Amino acid sequence: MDETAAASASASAVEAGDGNGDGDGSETRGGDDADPDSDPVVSGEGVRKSYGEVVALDGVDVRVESGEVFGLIGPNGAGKTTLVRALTGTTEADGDLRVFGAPPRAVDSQRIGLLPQSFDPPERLTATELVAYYGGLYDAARDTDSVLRDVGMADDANAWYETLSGGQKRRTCVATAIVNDPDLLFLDEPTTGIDPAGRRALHRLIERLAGDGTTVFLTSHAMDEVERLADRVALLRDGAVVAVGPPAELIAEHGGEPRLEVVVDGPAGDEPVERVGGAMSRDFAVEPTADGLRILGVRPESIGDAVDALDAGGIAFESLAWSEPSLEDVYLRLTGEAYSPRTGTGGIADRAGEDAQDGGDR
Ligand SMILES: Nc1ncnc2c1ncn2[C@@H]1O[C@H](COP(=O)(O)OP(=O)(O)OP(=O)(O)O)[C@@H](O)[C@H]1O
Repeated sequence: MDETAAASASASAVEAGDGNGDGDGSETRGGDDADPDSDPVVSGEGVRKSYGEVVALDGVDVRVESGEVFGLIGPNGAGKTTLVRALTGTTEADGDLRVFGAPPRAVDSQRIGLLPQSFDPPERLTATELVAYYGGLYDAARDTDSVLRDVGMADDANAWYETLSGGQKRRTCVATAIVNDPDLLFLDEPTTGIDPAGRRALHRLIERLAGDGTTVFLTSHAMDEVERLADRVALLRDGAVVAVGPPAELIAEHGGEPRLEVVVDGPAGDEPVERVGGAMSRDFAVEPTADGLRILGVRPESIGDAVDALDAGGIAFESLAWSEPSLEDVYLRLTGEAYSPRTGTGGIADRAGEDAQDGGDR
């Protein structure tokens, strides 16, 4: 069954159930006002799922509070979509899964919005017809035009789905996920294929929905997007959560050092790295990049020392760019995809390795 059919099947299965799913509709909305002792909107304990020999989820624990934007990140094949499918009842999984306190398939579908990762709606429908069709699945749906305006599709509302660009198709699919004004919205890679302006518009929409109290469960490979939007982030690796927390905390714990990126005027490689490493008077580490090198541990006040080391090492450079660590660094470190510095005195390589190892306990 493809994702579209699965999503519809889930909606049908839910509608065929008792409809109240133990959720009494009294959950509070709004992250700031959320009571930390109240029941989570989403909870999973020891969630496991295998496809034959492939273990997609290997004992995942997850908890999402009312009004949160919860980000789920991880490499291809880590299990993100499988977790979304388990929590939306579009696939069976072992473990204790609860959404609004009920098993996923018993939750009132009116309360859940789902944008699956792959979504192939009928092509010979206009965007308006498609959103109206999905709206028709619910007792109370939003006005189609206003939903299409929300996703920036008002101007192309009467174009056939098959004639839309990839980004316009994705926006239309987002519209189908919010047409029921859900309390809990699952967005599985919502901005894939959407251009920068469209991404920004979608970010603003997610922020607005969250501001109005919608709980959002977001998976994405765009780390800037997750860092901006998510109140908390979980990093999934090989079917297990290896780190979870607010982006700022994860960055502080795992993001590494602020760094100076140096584009060298001449060949990159080990030689400039070794020359700079040898000229260091401070506890900086140096690692190679495609077009130069990166000096780790450089704070704004010590940029001058780093430049002195470049000069002392005889390195001519085209540009310097200083940056703080980001969620992308957390991702690269905890998935083991970060560069390891080869020279320098800071011992960053060891610390990165420890982080990646320790991550399994968090
Ligand atoms: N229907 C399926 N049948 C067999 N194996 C599957 C199926 N769905 C997922 N898998 C496998 O389960 C593992 C987790 O896949 P999943 O799609 O959940 O990962 P993901 O983190 O969402 O990846 P991506 O970032 O590429 O979307 C992968 O090894 C994948 O090949």
